[in-house]
Amino acid sequence: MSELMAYVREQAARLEGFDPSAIDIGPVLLEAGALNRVAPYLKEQGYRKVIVAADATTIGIAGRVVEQAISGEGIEVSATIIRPNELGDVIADEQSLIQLILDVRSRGVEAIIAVGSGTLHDISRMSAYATGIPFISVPTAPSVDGFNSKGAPIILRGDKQTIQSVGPDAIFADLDILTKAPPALIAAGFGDMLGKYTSLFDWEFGALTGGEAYSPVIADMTRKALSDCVQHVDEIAARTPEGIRLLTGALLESGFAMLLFGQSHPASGAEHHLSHYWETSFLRTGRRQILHGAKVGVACAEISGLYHRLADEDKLPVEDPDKKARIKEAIASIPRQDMIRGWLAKVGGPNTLEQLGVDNDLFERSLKEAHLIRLNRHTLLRAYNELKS
Ligand SMILES: NC(=O)C1=CN([C@@H]2O[C@H](COP(=O)(O)OP(=O)(O)OC[C@H]3O[C@@H](n4cnc5c(N)ncnc54)[C@H](OP(=O)(O)O)[C@@H]3O)[C@@H](O)[C@H]2O)C=CC1
Ligand SMILES: O=C(CO)COP(=O)(O)O
Repeated sequence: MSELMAYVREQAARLEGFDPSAIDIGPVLLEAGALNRVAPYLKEQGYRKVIVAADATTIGIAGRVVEQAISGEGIEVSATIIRPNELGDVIADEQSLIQLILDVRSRGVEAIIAVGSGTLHDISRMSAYATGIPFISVPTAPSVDGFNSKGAPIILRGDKQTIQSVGPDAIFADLDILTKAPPALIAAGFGDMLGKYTSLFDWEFGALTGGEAYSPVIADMTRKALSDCVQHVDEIAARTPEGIRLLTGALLESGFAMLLFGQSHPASGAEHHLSHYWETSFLRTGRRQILHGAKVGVACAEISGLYHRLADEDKLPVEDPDKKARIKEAIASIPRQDMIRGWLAKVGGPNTLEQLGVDNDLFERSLKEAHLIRLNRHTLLRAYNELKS
């Protein structure tokens, strides 16, 4: 068993009443050359017919190599290249889902091999769920923590919704490929991790003030993954093999934290709600997408600024003095926005709304309305807005 999985199983064992079958997962490889292990794994599992899901870029990066290796094992294999929308972006919406689901059904395949980054994984996990077959993860960039979660954030009728579906049966994260991913995607992965500062806070806030389910074990798991990234920001910024291994390991650990909890609370708070709001606004106004982690990183800096201001000016929308004291203490442990912007700049990602391309009008609207995207989450942003209204 890999070191990563040994750690995940150790954490799972600390959860009360946890069903170990929830992480009944095949090989989780994070190493150079992991790509070469995909085809032998499929052979060993007895698959006879599979489909590779990729986009026009990722098919060239790893898709064709995997396809040839699978065919070399005597397994029937074909590829589906998910088509971009009219703006040129591949997005996880109804059209992409139908494309893959129809190909899965018409070709009668037994598994989907997802070759790509976050979007390709969400299209694959949702299609696997809809057709009742497994999916296998082959990440091509360390850009998100969504390779191994269960939730599929997808665009349905223009809104971003997360549907609980399935996690992967196995993960083959090849460091030779991940290390060569474009710097913007690596910076986005780091931004997605920085977002855990505010998501972890919002989760605790939701538990204290909204009675949301909470797990200290899972919160600690996510905190450790975040701390691994921040402590090694220089290696990640330099994109050394060790830096990319640490970043990808942290993304996978955060993904496993979501998988163990069964929902995305540990990894997604107000910063994600702002990011989703900007994403769907860009879609509606016909603008090209910005990377998820790039948005999350900047949103995290903005939310940090807001939450610290509410604490500093004693404007926290909480009555109970004990709860208020704990919340103040938790806010004090969120790095100040300048610190977050400094880390983002170090890894070469955008660190201001302006650099991101989010104008002031959109930002102001998102601050007031983003909490409406996830009404089952009691974030501080939501409590603040509800107090004002
Ligand atoms: N399920 C979950 O829990 C989570 C899901 N997500 C979701 O993930 C999505 C974002 O994923 P993200 O990874 O940021 O972006 P995308 O998956 O949208 O990928 C952006 C583009 O990067 C390109 N690309 C990928 N790998 C490489 C590579 N090695 N070399 C060159 N180009 C490459 C691809 O090619 P091209 O040039 O064709 O564009 C791809 O389309 C969002 O929808 C977000 O909501 C995020 C976090 C968690
Ligand atoms: O992006 C995520 C974690 O990084 C998950 O987001 P949601 O909780 O909005 O589905």
